[in-house]
Amino acid sequence: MAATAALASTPFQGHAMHADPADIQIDIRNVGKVYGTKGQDNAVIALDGVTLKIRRGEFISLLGPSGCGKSTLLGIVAGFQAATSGQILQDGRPITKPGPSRTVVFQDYALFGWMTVQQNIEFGLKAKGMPKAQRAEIARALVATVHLTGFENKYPHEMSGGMKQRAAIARALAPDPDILLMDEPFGALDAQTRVLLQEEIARISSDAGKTVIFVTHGIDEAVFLADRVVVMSPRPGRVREEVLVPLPRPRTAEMRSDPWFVSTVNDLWETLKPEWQKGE
Ligand SMILES: Nc1ncnc2c1ncn2[C@@H]1O[C@H](COP(=O)(O)OP(=O)(O)OP(=O)(O)O)[C@@H](O)[C@H]1O
Repeated sequence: MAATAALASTPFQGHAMHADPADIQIDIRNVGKVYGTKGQDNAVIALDGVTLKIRRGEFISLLGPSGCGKSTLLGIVAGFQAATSGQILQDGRPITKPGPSRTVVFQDYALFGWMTVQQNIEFGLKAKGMPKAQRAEIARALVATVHLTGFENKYPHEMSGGMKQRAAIARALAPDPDILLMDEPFGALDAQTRVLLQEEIARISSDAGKTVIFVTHGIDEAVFLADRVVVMSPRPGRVREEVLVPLPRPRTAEMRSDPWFVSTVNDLWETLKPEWQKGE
């Protein structure tokens, strides 16, 4: 039987529902989002009844066709925008605004161009009033984690896309968030850099024990990284299917040729191809 067919039959909340409720870090409850005025011609129903429970330390890949509401959902988890209906709880409390326990990595790096790598990483810590020596120590450790040692004093325009994204990841990790939200972070990178950074984010997030929501169009990227791939339907976005990924950690390059990996990626592609074609 096709791998995803077998796994897709797992109820999408089943994985987390069997977890101790105290283990649920992000509880997305029947979330809907309408842009514009409901009922008006210009209204866009971006999300409709999204329900998802995410465990502490879980790596979720959010996969779906363009426009299905992935970034919208991530933005609501971040606290950048409000849901039109439903709610999202973090450790039992409603998310109403951005906070340092949830940081975001964007596709376009969003680094401050006038600051060096070190200054970018220290920015949030400085804003919190952390003493200079302490924030320099944290930045030094994070620069090493993302393999940018020696580039601390470079400005974003002096670095490649991959290096900028490493710096952006270090900056997002600096406040020691519980949750890392990544919105197609490797979308602008060449294929080789992308593969390298996939391996690194898998290592970094699991070493640091972060809960991650990773938005992507890339099926192989989604499967390679995740504990669970959440597949969304075309707009209005809903959770359509989930795939539990049984590959052990650390994730290594050889796993990409594992028969389960190959057949799961193929099955997901077969499932999603008609929607991708429509969205072209
Ligand atoms: N501020 C906004 N005002 C009106 N419509 C919006 C706004 N932001 C997003 N939308 C619409 O909501 C829908 C969902 O958008 P969203 O960016 O969340 O999807 P996505 O799955 O992340 O897309 P992509 O993969 O292309 O980035 C789309 O139809 C989009 O055009």
